[in-house]
Amino acid sequence: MASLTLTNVVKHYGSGKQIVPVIHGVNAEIRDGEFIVIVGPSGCGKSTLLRMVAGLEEITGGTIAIGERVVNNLEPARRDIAMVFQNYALYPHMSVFDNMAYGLKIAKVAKDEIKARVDKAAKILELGHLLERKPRQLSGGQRQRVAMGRAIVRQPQVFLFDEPLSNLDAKLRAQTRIEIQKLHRELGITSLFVTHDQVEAMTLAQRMIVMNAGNMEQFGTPEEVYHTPASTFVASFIGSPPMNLLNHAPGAQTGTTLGIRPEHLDITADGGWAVQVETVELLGAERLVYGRVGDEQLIVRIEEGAPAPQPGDTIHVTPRAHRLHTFDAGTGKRL
Ligand SMILES: Nc1ncnc2c1ncn2[C@@H]1O[C@H](COP(=O)(O)OP(=O)(O)OP(=O)(O)O)[C@@H](O)[C@H]1O
Repeated sequence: MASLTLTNVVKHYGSGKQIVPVIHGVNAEIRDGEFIVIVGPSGCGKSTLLRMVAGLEEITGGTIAIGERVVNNLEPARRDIAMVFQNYALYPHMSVFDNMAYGLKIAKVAKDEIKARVDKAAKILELGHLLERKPRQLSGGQRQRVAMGRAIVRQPQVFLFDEPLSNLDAKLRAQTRIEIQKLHRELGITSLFVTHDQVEAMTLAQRMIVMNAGNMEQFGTPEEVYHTPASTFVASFIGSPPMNLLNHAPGAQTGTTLGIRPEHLDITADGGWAVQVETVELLGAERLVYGRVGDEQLIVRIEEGAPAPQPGDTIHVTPRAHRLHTFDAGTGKRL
């Protein structure tokens, strides 16, 4: 196990006039044994960052260190990492056992040591009864567990996960999330997990890196990111539905953007902000009210049992004062 330190990491693709800058200088100190999620929209550079740690992409500038070792110029096989991919990348003609054992055979690990490690990983992942099967005889979730098993047996210093759950259906994703958490509790291996799904990020991360267009917008615990988003980008990316952002909120200072989450608005008999209701969505235990304050959109979450407004109604809402966020309207940064 080891820490992972990114110092001013920069990535440009291409060369000459065709240079495409994609990572603009990322700094992050990841502690030994931490589970870190990198989250951000498509194209923000999260896979590129992960692939640079893995050694699958060259690093244009800065340094990446695993423990005390700078690995910038080390080939992937010598970095002591194991990567789990979205598409499993299993060998179709090999059994589950052989898929898990393959990397160790190549590394010339002794046969009985291989068997011991594969059996242990299979036990942790509940794959013991499937070791003789071929990948095509497994469900998607089982295949992903084999891919994780193959990473575990290598006993790496760092685990890298590249959207490993995105091929699974919603129920299986939720289950596999819990398995990954359990695995991390048992093994305590430093992990970097890439996803574009903020729910996955919030539930899995000990700390999360929120990326936007090649920049690290925030690095913090899920609580910090939810309660004190560093920018309007983070505020609107984390949380579902996203935080309301108002540039002309009643009583707000000019030049500022006011943020309030839909769950932090209370419906009151009068006073507060007058909201023209446009649509009401029922989501099982709660309702989302979509409306307008002046010319700006506002979403209000109301709990089960509260009277539901109708489209065309005017309701009054009061933001909880300690839940209000203020951002610079120009830069989007938290004030
Ligand atoms: N080989 C390449 N040459 C030029 N540009 C590239 C290359 N690979 C990736 N890019 C660009 O780098 C940016 C970051 O890509 P990357 O795959 O890291 O994003 P991502 O956040 O992982 O997105 P996604 O969630 O869609 O996989 C994108 O704008 C992409 O178009």
